[in-house]
Amino acid sequence: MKPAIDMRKVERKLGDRQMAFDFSRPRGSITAILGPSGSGKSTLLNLIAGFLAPDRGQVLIDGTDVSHLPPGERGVSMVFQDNNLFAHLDIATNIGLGLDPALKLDGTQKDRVAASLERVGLAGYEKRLPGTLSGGERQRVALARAFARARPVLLLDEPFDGLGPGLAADMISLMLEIRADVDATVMMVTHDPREAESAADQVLFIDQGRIAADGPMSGFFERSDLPALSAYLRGRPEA
Ligand SMILES: Nc1ncnc2c1ncn2[C@@H]1O[C@H](COP(=O)(O)OP(=O)(O)OP(=O)(O)O)[C@@H](O)[C@H]1O
Repeated sequence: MKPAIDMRKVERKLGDRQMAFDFSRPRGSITAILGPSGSGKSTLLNLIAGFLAPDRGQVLIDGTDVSHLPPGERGVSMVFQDNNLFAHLDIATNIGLGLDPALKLDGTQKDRVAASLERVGLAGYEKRLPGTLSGGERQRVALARAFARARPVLLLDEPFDGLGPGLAADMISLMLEIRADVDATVMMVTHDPREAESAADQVLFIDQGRIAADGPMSGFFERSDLPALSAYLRGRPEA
């Protein structure tokens, strides 16, 4: 079977940081992306989503080279750290735009908007503006939008940050449910080892713009052969 995500010798320079990614992921897998601040985790997601173009190499999704396609045509949903809701549009419209940019929603799509809000515990919030919600509630709206779109690839950039442990665990369960519904392939950036272990089956550890480790989640934090991982877990840059 073709990999769901296939990054073939992708290179991209940002500022003076040269980044290089080469890996693939099977459909239905959940990968935690770990690594120090500034190592290139968000850049990796942006390259898959199409918000950044590679200088070299190819990005394949389900076997199709999408390197030159805009984000909306890649079959990818991304939830950002700052959840990027439109401040002047109500919650239902923000989610509806994810389903149809022209907002001509049919009955089924409207039901999906309402159902996704219910799933994240925000039933009845349809007419509220983002500014009237707490940070955690806005984050849940962003998740609801990604869930409602049900795209085959779901990219999450620290999506559960600031939700508190209970709610973050609820949102992880929800993410696992959604993934099972559509057999989605998930890649999530997180700084929380427990979150990574509870959600992911695989890991990519990024260090200085490169993949320092690519393997199963299970046992990853016990590895002693990766100096960059030890430094990361101690919370200090590598000497
Ligand atoms: N537009 C840009 N111009 C120049 N440099 C950039 C740009 N965007 C990112 N960088 C640099 O590229 C590197 C990787 O950034 P990236 O946001 O991918 O890191 P990250 O691992 O997601 O970090 P964090 O955990 O802090 O969010 C950083 O050194 C950053 O300063």
